[in-house]
Amino acid sequence: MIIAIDGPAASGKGTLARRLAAHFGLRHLDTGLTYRAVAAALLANGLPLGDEAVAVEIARHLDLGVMDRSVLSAHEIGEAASRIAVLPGLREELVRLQRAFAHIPPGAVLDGRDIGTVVCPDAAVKLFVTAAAEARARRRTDEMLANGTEADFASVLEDLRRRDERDASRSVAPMKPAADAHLLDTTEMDIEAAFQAAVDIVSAACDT
Ligand SMILES: Nc1ncnc2c1ncn2[C@@H]1O[C@H](COP(=O)(O)OP(=O)(O)O)[C@@H](O)[C@H]1O
Ligand SMILES: Nc1ccn([C@@H]2O[C@H](COP(=O)(O)OP(=O)(O)O)[C@@H](O)[C@H]2O)c(=O)n1
Repeated sequence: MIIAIDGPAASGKGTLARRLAAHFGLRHLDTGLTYRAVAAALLANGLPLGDEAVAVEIARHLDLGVMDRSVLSAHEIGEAASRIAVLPGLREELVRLQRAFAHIPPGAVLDGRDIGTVVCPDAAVKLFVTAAAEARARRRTDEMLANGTEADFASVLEDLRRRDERDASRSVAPMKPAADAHLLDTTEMDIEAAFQAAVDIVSAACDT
């Protein structure tokens, strides 16, 4: 079984994807990390973010098993990831890796921006997780402060809005709900409530 979870930055899709994977005995892939890993390699080597051939070459050697969110969570890496995510050739290469991961039995939960629309349009269940921009910025700010990173709510909010706008308006695989996605707005839900709502959606979809 494949569960596709998409949504804007800091909506809680990764938290839900991890918990759903544990609950249903599936593997989990945070596809945002694949874009972040390529962006981090470009930044670390002082390479231009617009060089598609280099980005594709880095993607070809990507090892999904060694991507570490604690290393890749840096704010500037997220920003750079969203800039390189407009490159069609890079997306093609990463989508190939993501699909291969998804189709290994017994299946997987993938979270990102284009899972339900492009990577796994055949997923058994699709969720599009949203929350008000202010709620998402609050969550991301609290997360950064808890990790010992400096964070200012107003600039986190501005950055999230800019990144969402870029992700939603790019011509290749823009962030958008699949036509058959279930929308889950978690603005007024804590993590537990959002998880229960997601389990209910998945269970209902699998019963039909
Ligand atoms: N429903 C929720 N209520 C409050 N905080 C949440 C909720 N869902 C996730 N979080 C917290 O918000 C932050 C971002 O969540 P995350 O799952 O990483 O989002 P995404 O994968 O969409 O970027 C994390 O610190 C997480 O613990
Ligand atoms: N399936 C995906 C996943 C991420 N991305 C890009 O990668 C960036 C970082 O994704 P992420 O999921 O790690 O970001 P957060 O929501 O965790 O902040 C996004 O802003 C997108 O530009 C994408 O284009 N497609």
